[in-house]
Amino acid sequence: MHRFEPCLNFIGGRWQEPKTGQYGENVNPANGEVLGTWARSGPDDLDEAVRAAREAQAAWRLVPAPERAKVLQRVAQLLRERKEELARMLTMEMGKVLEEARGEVQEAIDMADYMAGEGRRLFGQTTPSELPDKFAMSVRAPVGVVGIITPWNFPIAIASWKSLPAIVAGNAVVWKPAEETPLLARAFAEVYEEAGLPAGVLNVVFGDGPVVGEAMLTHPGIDVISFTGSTETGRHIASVAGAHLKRVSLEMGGKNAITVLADADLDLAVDAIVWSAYGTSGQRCTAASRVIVERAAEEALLAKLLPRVEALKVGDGLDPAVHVGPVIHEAALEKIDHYVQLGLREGAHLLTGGRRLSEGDYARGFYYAPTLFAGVRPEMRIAQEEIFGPVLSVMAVDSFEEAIRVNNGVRYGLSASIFTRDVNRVFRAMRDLDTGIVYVNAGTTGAEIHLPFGGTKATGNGHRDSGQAALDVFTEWKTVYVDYSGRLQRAQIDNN
Ligand SMILES: NC(=O)c1ccc[n+]([C@@H]2O[C@H](COP(=O)([O-])OP(=O)(O)OC[C@H]3O[C@@H](n4cnc5c(N)ncnc54)[C@H](O)[C@@H]3O)[C@@H](O)[C@H]2O)c1
Ligand SMILES: O=C[C@H](O)CS(=O)(=O)O
Repeated sequence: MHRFEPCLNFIGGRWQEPKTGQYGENVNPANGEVLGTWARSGPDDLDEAVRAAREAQAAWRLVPAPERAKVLQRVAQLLRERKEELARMLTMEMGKVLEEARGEVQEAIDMADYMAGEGRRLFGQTTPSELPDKFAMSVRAPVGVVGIITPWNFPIAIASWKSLPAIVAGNAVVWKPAEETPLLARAFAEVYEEAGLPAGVLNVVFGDGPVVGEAMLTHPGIDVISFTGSTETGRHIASVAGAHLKRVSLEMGGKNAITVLADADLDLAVDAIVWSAYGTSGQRCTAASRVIVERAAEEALLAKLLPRVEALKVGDGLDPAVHVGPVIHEAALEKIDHYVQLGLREGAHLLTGGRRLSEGDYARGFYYAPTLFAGVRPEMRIAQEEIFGPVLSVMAVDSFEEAIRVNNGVRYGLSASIFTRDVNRVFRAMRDLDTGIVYVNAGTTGAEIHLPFGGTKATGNGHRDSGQAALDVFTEWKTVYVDYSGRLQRAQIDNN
């Protein structure tokens, strides 16, 4: 059994006990063991972190961006050196299998490399002026103090997507990580510290969402809220922080589908479906929880898919033979089982799974059997609502047009995928799938960090993480006119 030191707050460059004196427990979902504790902070801890951030930002914004980028280069290097240690820790506290945990740490490394490059770009625009002897340009300016609120399913990748662009752009950060994954948050803060980030530029305040997170939404010292999590929490954040005129960037839930047309390479499609639906135990925002198949291919697809699902080995993600780890906690298990029972009542055909795993080694962890439903209709709740577990619903349709309608007929719009060999339908799908991300002949997961990441409808509010688009969340456009004519010139006077 591995026991870690308590996760303390990181404020103004110092590791501090919470002023509340209270701590929460960090539980390994694979076996129920307590890995350690985390500071259960209150609003006073947040106040101190925001003060430290404001003070630090006043100096940090004046550091040339290429110099700021050097810190990010060191962050990338330190993450590289600690990759295996961080990946193992991630598997222990979050549950995903080690191979995926390594992939997640690599995402943070890639993001650090990419955003370090931004230190030498942060491109603005220059454009001709209407008037002679006048120069016109726009530059990116930091916004100030950024409040970051993150979920447990990608505890370092998503934090890297938000903190790295914010910091390279000259902001300071106050970060409230998810209650379930404090170890990765502490480790990431340690990396920033060791990389030489000045005290106060990154502050971490552990705590409950409804306490510390909630206090961030109205705190006058925080200018931007960048949030990833459920649509329910995101909607609340938008209404509260929006009323305080904060910029609010939201990345929320999904109900992603893989469409398989009758001409598709079915083996390739099945590989993608298995990985997208059951990888990370279905707990990715981009996980495929629906398959939309042209009726002519339904029987052949299910014949290939079912044995692959039945062959998935469930267990502790540290075991290299395991494909599917535990889900995050008891409440998640209950939610998954609730939806499975609902699916049965709605008349879906359960082909495999559909139950908690609790015998033998499973008894102490939170395990659910990979579950496959066929005969699902688009209006059923299992085909409409985010379950966030290893549950996949297969629906048959009669045409490409119907497939697009079914794909788009949910309230979310994060990721969609289509398998076909017909180039015309590929381009129509690229145009008509109403999601922020579209894959062709690939599963619904596998985002690359140099492209925008986010979704439409109830998945987002128009902002994007990742890529250059992320800089729009963390910068203000400042437009500058320099008149070097030596006389008063006036634009917008009609001289014609
Ligand atoms: N679109 C994306 O990029 C993306 C990526 C990963 C996860 N997600 C979504 O995240 C969800 C799973 O994560 P979760 O269960 O941690 O989500 P969640 O909404 O329960 O929690 C996310 C974060 O919000 C905090 N929070 C909770 N209540 C709050 C409040 N009142 N004020 C401020 N902060 C509060 C939590 O403490 C946590 O840090 C799923 O819906 C998934 O689809 C989306
Ligand atoms: O960090 C989040 C995930 O990597 C996104 S994806 O599931 O790989 O697309």
